[in-house]
Order: sequence, then C-alpha cells, then structure tokens
Amino acid sequence: DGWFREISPQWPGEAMTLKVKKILHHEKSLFQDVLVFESETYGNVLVLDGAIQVTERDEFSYQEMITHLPMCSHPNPEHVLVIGGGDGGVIREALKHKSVKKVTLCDIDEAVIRVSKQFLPTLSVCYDDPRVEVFIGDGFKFLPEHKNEYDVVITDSSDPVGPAAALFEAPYFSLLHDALKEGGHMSTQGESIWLHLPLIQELRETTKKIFAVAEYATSTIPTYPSGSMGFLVCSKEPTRQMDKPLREVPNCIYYNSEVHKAAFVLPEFGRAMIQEGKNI
Ligand SMILES: NCCCN[C@H]1CC[C@H](NCCCN)CC1
Repeated sequence: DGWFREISPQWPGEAMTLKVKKILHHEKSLFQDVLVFESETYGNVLVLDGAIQVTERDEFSYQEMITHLPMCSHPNPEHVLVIGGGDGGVIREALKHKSVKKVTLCDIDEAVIRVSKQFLPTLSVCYDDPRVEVFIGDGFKFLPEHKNEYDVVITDSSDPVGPAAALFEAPYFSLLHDALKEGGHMSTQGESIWLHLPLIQELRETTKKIFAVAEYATSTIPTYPSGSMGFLVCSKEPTRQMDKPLREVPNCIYYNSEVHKAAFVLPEFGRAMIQEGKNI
C-alpha cells in the first residue's frame, strides 16, 4: 500500500511508518539487508535489516549531536576515528572543526558506503576530502592495532542486534579506551530511554568503570522509534564536565552550545535509572 513500516522486536507494538514514493535500491550485502527508498516527505531513506538508519530530512539531528558532544568537550581534536558511520554524516560533521587534521572511518560493510555515495549525496559529501581515510572492516579488529592514536572516537552504529551487537559490550569499550590518547573523548549511539532503558543503565555502569567520566545525553529525531535518541559521551579527562562545551560549531542546524548543555538533562525516569542506577 505504498507505506514502509519499521516493525521490529526491539520496539514491540509500535512502528514508524513512512510513505514510499519509490524504491531506489535493494540488496543483500555480506552483513545485512540494504534498502534505500525515496519517501514522500523525508527525502531518501536508508534502511538496514528493516531498521531506519537515516533520512535526508532529519539525519542532521543525530549526526550533529553524536559528533559535536564529544568534539566540543575536547580542546583540540586533531585525529578522529569513526566506527560505523558508513553513510558519511559523522565525517561531514567532524570536518566542521578547524583543528581536525584527519578523520578515519572504519565500517564493516562496504555496501553502506557505496549506497550512501549513490543515494545520500548530502551525507556522503566529504568522502573525497583529503583528510578522510576509509577502512572496510570490523572495528573490533581495527581498534587493537591503533592504540593511543585518537583524540575522539565516535561509534556510529546500528542497533545491538546483527553486525553491531558486539559494539554494545564491555570488551569493546576497553578497546575504545585504549585507542584514545590522553584526554581523549568518545561517543556511542546510545539508543532511546523510552525503549532501551535497562540496556542504557548497563552501558553507563560499564563505561563508568572504564572511563574517568561517562554521561548520557539525548536528542530528538522524528524518524527513530519514540522520537528520542541518546548517546553515551565518555572522557579519559577526569576533570571534564561534559555539559560545558568548549566552543561553538558553525553551520549546524540542530546543535548549539545551549542544546549541548541541555542534552545532558534527563527526564526523572531516565535520570533515576541512568544516573543513580535505580530500578523504577
Ligand atoms: N549515521 C546514522 C547511523 C544510524 N544510527 C542508528 C540507526 C538505527 C537506529 N535505531 C533506533 C532504535 C530506537 N532507539 C539508532 C541509530
């Protein structure tokens, strides 16, 4: 009937639905089902294994927040690593910081990069930038070979089912910690307080044991289930206050310094469970 429904056991009983104008591409990559369609009102949409990854209309919310929350907590980020992020949006955001000399991207699935270059030109725009280098491979294998190399690492993953599952567990966060230089910062795709609160509570417990500072921030994004998306933002710098951005970022549509500060303020049910470990 011309509608795409994002039905998943991860968000039982609910489904974001978008009206489809035209299917643009569909393939089975080595790792997942890859679908791109042109929607009636949200531009082109990338779907992996049935889960909406990005739409052209609202992707800026997620890409700006997952990138600038850690980047603006770091005084001088020069070398940035993106794990996942094959659509290119995070690369585009990272290059807005004048201090950045190199952005390295490691995504397990070449199909996501190829399809984004073809159908998501506003996200994949920076792949040709000389400061960008791309590795196709598993972040789990890439990180141990790159200890103490990065100022900021951004884990821009899909959900904890399928190829990204291992990126939500303790061993991965230890690898991340060791890949960061002194004073390094990281952020991860942290799911939604409306749908994954127990997982988020566990992620915060895990990262608090590994990093000097570990905080959870939220943003709004209409096409992710519940309309809310969160991020774990961690630092090796013990004195860093995550909700005190160190600078502004030009040319943003969602992010600014006030939004940065507010992102770490949680509604009571989220605060009690995530910041106090309470089970309410
Ligand atoms: N650069 C964008 C990468 C996509 N990130 C994820 C895609 C799946 C999405 N499911 C949301 C599930 C409910 N929280 C989370 C963000």
